[in-house]
Amino acid sequence: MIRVDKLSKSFGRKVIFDQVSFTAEKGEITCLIGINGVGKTTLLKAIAHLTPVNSGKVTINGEPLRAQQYRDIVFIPDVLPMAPSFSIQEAIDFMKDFYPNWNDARCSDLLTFFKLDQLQKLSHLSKGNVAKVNLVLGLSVDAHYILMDEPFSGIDIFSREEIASLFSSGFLEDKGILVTTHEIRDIEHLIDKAILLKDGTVAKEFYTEDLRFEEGKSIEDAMREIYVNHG
Ligand SMILES: Nc1ncnc2c1ncn2[C@@H]1O[C@H](COP(=O)(O)OP(=O)(O)OP(=O)(O)O)[C@@H](O)[C@H]1O
Repeated sequence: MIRVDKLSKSFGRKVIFDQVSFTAEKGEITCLIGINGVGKTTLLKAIAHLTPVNSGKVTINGEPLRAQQYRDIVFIPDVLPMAPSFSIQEAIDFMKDFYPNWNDARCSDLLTFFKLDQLQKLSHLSKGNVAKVNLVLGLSVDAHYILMDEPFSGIDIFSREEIASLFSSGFLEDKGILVTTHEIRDIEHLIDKAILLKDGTVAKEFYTEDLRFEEGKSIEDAMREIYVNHG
């Protein structure tokens, strides 16, 4: 389990989030939701120790993240973290050098799943294929927890469907997924837990099944209550 415990972060005098706490379980898909600029990317980066925090802590299975545990957690950004002159294969080779737990067979299966050509240059990829390459790179690391930032951002419906199908495929089985998305409809039926962020805090946290059965509401209904009806 990833436990985020009273995490606070400011850029200069601007508070991005304040005393945010929640958990993300292994084998579940947890979705971080919030309007533009609420701090979703910053929070994912803070959990992955890619940006410092002001206070609070993150633990994995009860232990603070140590160097070894970086292998247990992978951050998949929504932009290409590599030189655009690289081919997909060169990007793969680059990543392999960093991760001792790189899984070649999984990488090759993912390339087939997304029908990607390893020889293509990153600079020639469409936005949808950039997202798919990022997912191939992240999911080829044998990590227990995957942090995905906006995997559907700015992508056409067909690529979104392909990426959404990944969520119900064996590739993510048993992993703990923490994902941010504005395209909630693409994966609403697959999300186990939703965390709605507002004004730097957790405004609502729920299991989607509980919300459906107990209140007869969808995630979108909850979002409307938090972000629209209450200003
Ligand atoms: N390096 C930085 N320095 C200063 N401010 C930053 C930095 N990175 C992000 N911010 C600010 O922090 C706030 C949160 O940004 P963040 O990208 O985490 O939000 P987000 O919820 O992911 O937004 P979006 O939905 O648009 O992707 C924004 O106001 C942003 O301008």
